[in-house]
Amino acid sequence: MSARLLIVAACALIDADGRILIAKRPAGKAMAGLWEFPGGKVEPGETPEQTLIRELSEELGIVVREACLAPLTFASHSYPDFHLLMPLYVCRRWEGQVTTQHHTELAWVRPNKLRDYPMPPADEPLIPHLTALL
Ligand SMILES: Nc1nc2c([nH]c(=O)n2[C@@H]2O[C@H](COP(=O)(O)OP(=O)(O)OP(=O)(O)O)[C@@H](O)[C@H]2O)c(=O)[nH]1
Ligand SMILES: [Mg+2]
Repeated sequence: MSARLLIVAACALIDADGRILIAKRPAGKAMAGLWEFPGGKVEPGETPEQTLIRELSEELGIVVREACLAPLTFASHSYPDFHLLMPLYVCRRWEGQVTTQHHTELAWVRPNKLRDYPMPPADEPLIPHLTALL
């Protein structure tokens, strides 16, 4: 039996000091309290880039241009009820101030400190890619 495939686009925003933005998932949602990369489900008719432009506006209140989204790697992880395919982009340039519209908390973290923040299991293999990049 094959699980439902869920495509989620995620983005690591990187600031001028090489720190990465992670966000704490709100209470009441799946995996509440874990730290994630902002993003969300790719809706029908959307490209992953369009999803990220929408989600980063909804979740963080910033404007991102497609040209500023660079693919880095992806996660492929089986959860009990679905299989997650999650492209991870990086973005170093955006307009506006990052604010919490959705998450409990935001943190700017150096890649070698990401392990101090509990993340969903799908995210763990992504960390070395960010460490290598920065
Ligand atoms: N955004 C995001 N989702 C992740 C990450 N890692 C991971 O396993 N996921 C999973 O991907 C799924 C969808 O993510 P999401 O909750 O952001 O979706 P969304 O923004 O569209 O939210 P919604 O369901 O309220 O519409 C969730 O099951 C979430 O746990 C990650 O780093 N970032
Ligand atoms: Mg989301």
